[in-house]
Amino acid sequence: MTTDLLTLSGVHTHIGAYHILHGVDLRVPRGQLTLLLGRNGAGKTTTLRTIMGLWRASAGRITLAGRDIGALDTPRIAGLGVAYVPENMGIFADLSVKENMLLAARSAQRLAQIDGDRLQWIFKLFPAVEKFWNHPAGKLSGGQKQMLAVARAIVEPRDLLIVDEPSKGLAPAIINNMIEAFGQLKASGVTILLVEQNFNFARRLGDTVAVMDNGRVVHAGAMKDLAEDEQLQRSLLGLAL
Ligand SMILES: Nc1ncnc2c1ncn2[C@@H]1O[C@H](COP(=O)(O)OP(=O)(O)OP(=O)(O)O)[C@@H](O)[C@H]1O
Repeated sequence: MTTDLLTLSGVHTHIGAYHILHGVDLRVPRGQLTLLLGRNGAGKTTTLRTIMGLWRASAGRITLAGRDIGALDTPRIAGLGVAYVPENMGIFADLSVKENMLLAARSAQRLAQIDGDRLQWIFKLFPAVEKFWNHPAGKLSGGQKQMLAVARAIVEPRDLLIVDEPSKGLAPAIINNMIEAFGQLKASGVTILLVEQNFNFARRLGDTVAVMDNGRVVHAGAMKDLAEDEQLQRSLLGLAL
């Protein structure tokens, strides 16, 4: 039986005067890769930000490994082993790739303090990180920046990796690298939650899928079932396909 690492039940989020999430129910099974899909403006990014405590849920419950995290602030949530890569990736363009990695390792002030085996593993997953180690991160291509952003998120061991639109703006060859890397990350035991617009990317990666519309999850199940049902895809994702 799979257990859920992360759950949201009846989560509402208001941003100022706007009521954005209208009772989100979401389950992220441990050890699986879960995709959060949906049209533009459906509430996917708001859901991720609410999980991370960047927006406060106005109602509902969020649990991580059975513990209620709804009242915790973002550093506490990160401290429980959750890494979040936002859509803008949070990279420091003027700093080198190496400095970006060092800053991401909370305890490391010097390279020697980053776990060497882990770094070699990250270099294998994302060769561009090693290749451009001493280059300014701002000079990397879009795909290389995305790889660096994920590499930063896993510089220390994590239980849950949350990434907002990892395929955005990437060329097909880079998307294949990304799929390979996420597959290996999952195999290493990390639970992954991705927001995606690109259904072809999503279907190749996802074990589980949740589709949002209008601030709610309107469909949840196995990715395989959605991938095989074109009519359901059309009705849930419409023109996003
Ligand atoms: N800071 C904000 N202030 C007001 N409204 C916001 C804010 N952020 C998001 N919204 C609104 O909340 C709704 C959900 O936005 P959200 O970014 O969560 O959607 P999304 O599913 O991630 O869409 P996209 O794929 O376009 O990023 C949208 O209608 C958006 O305009």
